[in-house]
Amino acid sequence: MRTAYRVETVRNAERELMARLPEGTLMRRAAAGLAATCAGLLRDRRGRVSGARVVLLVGSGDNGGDALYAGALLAGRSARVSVVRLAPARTHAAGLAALLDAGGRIADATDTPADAVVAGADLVLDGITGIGGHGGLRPEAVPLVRAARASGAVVVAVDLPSGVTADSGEVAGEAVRADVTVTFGTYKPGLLIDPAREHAGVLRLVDIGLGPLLPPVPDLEVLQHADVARLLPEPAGESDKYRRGVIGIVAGSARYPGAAVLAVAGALRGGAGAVRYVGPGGDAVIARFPETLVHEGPPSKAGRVQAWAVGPGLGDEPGTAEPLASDVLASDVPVLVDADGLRLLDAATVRARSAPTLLTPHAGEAAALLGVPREEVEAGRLAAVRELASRYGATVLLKGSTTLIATPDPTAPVRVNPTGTPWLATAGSGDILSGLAGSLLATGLPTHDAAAAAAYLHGLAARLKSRGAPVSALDVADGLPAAWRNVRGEA
Ligand SMILES: NC(=O)C1=CN([C@@H]2O[C@H](COP(=O)(O)OP(=O)(O)OC[C@H]3O[C@@H](n4cnc5c(N)ncnc54)[C@H](OP(=O)(O)O)[C@@H]3O)[C@@H](O)[C@H]2O)[C@@H](O)CC1
Ligand SMILES: Nc1ncnc2c1ncn2[C@@H]1O[C@H](COP(=O)(O)OP(=O)(O)O)[C@@H](O)[C@H]1O
Ligand SMILES: [K+]
Repeated sequence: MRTAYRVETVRNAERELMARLPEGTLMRRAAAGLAATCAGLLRDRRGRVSGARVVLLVGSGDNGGDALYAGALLAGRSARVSVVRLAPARTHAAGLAALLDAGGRIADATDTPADAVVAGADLVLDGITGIGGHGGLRPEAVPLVRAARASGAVVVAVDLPSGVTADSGEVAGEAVRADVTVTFGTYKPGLLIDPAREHAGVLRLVDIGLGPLLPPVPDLEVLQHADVARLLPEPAGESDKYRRGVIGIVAGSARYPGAAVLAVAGALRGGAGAVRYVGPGGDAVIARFPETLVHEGPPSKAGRVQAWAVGPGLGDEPGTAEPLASDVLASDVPVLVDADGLRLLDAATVRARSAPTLLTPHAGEAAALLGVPREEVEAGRLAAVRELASRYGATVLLKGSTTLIATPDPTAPVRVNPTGTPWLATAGSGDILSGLAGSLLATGLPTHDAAAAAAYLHGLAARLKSRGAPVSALDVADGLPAAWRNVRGEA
């Protein structure tokens, strides 16, 4: 499992660790890891470090100090290192002295155009701000950062791409776009959540000894194969279809019969022993998946299920989606609500339920539930998913470029799905996810585990099927068994 901690926690742990170590130890550790990564990148690019041209962009804090010490180590290996100081009077003094001692030189951009400063660089190191930064890049840094990007040099961010918000992944204004980010001690939320994540490029974590001083519960967690493998249900010898769990799907309409087929397609690959379908799409469902148990409704009369998934393709005709969602929400089993089921969803009804609820909005649906513009959700995904979970007393899976999962417990970590791919942005792929997550719920997984495992398998299935080419929603469903095997380490 990968974990991320917010700045205040990182600073507390750093303070405690620093008090136990000789002064400067942490920065030396950070700089050594940073220099090693840069040396590797330079060797990849030109075969050797010696003679490589490295430009350091250095701000007024310790982030600049890291860059300067790493620059000194590279200069010690005969790289040609120059430093551009963004606040000359406030530059890390000991770091600058170390760089100059090792043969580096000052190349401030005051009289030189930004593109001339970075011209010919093999690598630009962004040490403008790290965890102490606030707001986007300041105006004096913007031309340098743009020129670095345009120069063709490898851009390496120190700890975080400067200009992104470490705690949330928000980007207020301009920010560095790095090829690689070398971060210290632990990941920070901003490195894992869009839009900031997009700015970070490939992530490298340098161990500076912080681990034992970080609290056991992180702010974010990112499941890996082994974590998901532990969650996946497996039928036991004495299992029958009912013991494996029955999922009820309420989806589709005369206008969108395909949504019923897609949600059932996901549900059939999610581990439940049987899929019941309730709604007007029964004929289409049976034509494609004859193994489905089909009912005309209402859901409460369709027979026992261990979980419901309601919403995909129910349509927006007044009086259609809402009564179906209400009927399902009145049940005493876990319920997943998606798409049209989310419209007019009443927080008090969800909060009053005796069984858990999982909401799976995309940014537009989340925005409607929160009463804010969609852009606000996309810019601040972490705040949005936490707020929804708290308001509805439900687990919320917020879909999109970064899929996040929050529970109503504000002290519990938010989960970030690492397997997504933009190829998933295809009509109907969310319906597959609903069926899949509902099916995992029916097998008895807690809501946040069902949500996390479903998002993980869904993204992985899309990747395995896509391999760089477009995929359809049904392709994603077809890829689920392979994703499942892949997670469990089977061929
Ligand atoms: N602590 C440790 O043990 C270790 C810390 N380590 C390293 O230290 C970093 C944290 O260093 P830090 O606390 O000095 O803050 P830092 O990120 O350099 O930025 C703050 C400075 O920038 C300025 N500034 C703010 N916003 C700005 C903006 N938008 N645009 C431009 N300038 C802006 C702000 O000044 P202001 O002008 O706001 O007064 C202030 O001077 C951390 O990320 C890691 O790299 C590692 O060595 C491991 C051990
Ligand atoms: N840019 C993206 N990167 C990764 N995944 C994405 C992106 N855009 C959408 N997705 C994923 O694709 C799926 C789309 O679901 P949804 O928005 O409900 O679409 P639909 O209603 O057409 O089924 C979700 O799993 C979402 O996380
Ligand atoms: K930085």
